Amino acid sequence: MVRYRVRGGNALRGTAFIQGAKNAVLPMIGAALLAARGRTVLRNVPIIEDVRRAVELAEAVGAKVELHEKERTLVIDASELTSPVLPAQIARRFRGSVLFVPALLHRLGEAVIEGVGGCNLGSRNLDFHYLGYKRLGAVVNEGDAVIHVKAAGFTGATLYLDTPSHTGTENLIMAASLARGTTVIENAALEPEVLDVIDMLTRMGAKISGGGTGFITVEGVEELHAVEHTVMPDRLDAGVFAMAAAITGGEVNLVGADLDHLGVVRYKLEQMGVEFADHGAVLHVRRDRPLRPINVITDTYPGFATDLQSPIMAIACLADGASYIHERIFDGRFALASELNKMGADIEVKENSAVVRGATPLRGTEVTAHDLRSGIALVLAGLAAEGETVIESGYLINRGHSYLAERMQALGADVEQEISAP
Ligand SMILES: CC(=O)N[C@H]1[C@@H](OP(=O)(O)OP(=O)(O)OC[C@H]2O[C@@H](n3ccc(=O)[nH]c3=O)[C@H](O)[C@@H]2O)O[C@H](CO)[C@@H](O)[C@@H]1O
Ligand SMILES: C=C(OP(=O)(O)O)C(=O)O
Repeated sequence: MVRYRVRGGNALRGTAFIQGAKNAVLPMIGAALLAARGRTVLRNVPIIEDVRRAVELAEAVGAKVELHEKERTLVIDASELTSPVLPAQIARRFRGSVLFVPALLHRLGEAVIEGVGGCNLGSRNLDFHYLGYKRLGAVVNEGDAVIHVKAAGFTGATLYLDTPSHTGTENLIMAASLARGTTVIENAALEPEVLDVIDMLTRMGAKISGGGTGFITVEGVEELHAVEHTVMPDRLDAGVFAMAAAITGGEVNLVGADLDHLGVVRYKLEQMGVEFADHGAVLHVRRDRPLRPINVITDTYPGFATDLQSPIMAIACLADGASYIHERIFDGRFALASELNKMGADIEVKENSAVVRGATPLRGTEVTAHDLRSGIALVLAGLAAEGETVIESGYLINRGHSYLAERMQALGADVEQEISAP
């Protein structure tokens, strides 16, 4: 059992190092399994629980994987994949397990999906993935518990996504990369992580054009080869550390953060009173004035990232006036509200909208992380609360943030991670 203990009141100051992106490294591990020869080297790998699960899953299908934690480097040898089964006990613990399917289909001709996990945010459908595989020539059998996909080689086709799914786009690009002929994917995702994955696949020998336009063309090739690739910085980790400065009225330097990757999040924080100064690869963030309330509508990139909706809700509690938050990506992403209300917030949720009436002082208490981002939002709330906030389960936070307590402590925060027997 992992829990975080946060004692509030310190304004954060100093330098934080932004980790590599969770949502880029997971598809890259899936992509590494497409290479039948050689070893893939991934650098700037975040040391998070999702990466540990991805390593276990890659080993379960037969890859040889070394995770060098100190060097933040993964070495993956996928020359012999032996099993098409994504076992439930690993696959159900993280969303990224779905990104192993294209490699299993190309390398073994089938994938047996015993489960797919990820944050519990309401409906998290995979129909665009399965429809895409079918249009490329696969047969999909959706049983009650297990999904079998079989493909004796893919043939290029025109595919579209009803909405620009992040992992859906990555999976269909990977499936199309080794298909016979040309595939066109319409309404593809624009997220920077998708572009980083395209960059890696391109260096592996894939022929992909149109990344970042929403309209991607993939010319299938015969084989992909192992490469070395450095994972891009995690814009969500950067957003969280910027918000930690914002909620405590602090001033931090974020090494490796890319202001452009924050999209609309940057402008919303500026409206709240946060200042950003871009010094090349170091982003300076400070807040030295009262917080103003905000209206947020989540959207796909470059809109306001849904994964930063929970953290900004925590800040909104301290803004003077009513903030309005509308969640458009997931239909169940407001579990945080009742936890913040336990800390003294005044948040009302109606369907996919929330009104946060501030400013309400926050008090530390025992609260529950219902998912990764509500967990980190509670850490932020704890940094600004009076007294001690205890957050369980810390595992969910560790799914996406590496060395959180250490990095927060380096900024002067009183944050500890406790591990105890369950
Ligand atoms: C590992 C990873 O990269 N996770 C990210 C990814 O999740 P993920 O790729 O799962 O998110 P999607 O973009 O696919 O899902 C967004 C919405 O589209 C719907 N949908 C999606 C696919 C599909 O086949 N059918 C369907 O209806 C989902 O139910 C959801 O409501 O993007 C999310 C949205 O930015 C982020 O919150 C997650 O951090
Ligand atoms: C929703 C998230 O992750 P996942 O898709 O891995 O569940 C997240 O990172 O906030």
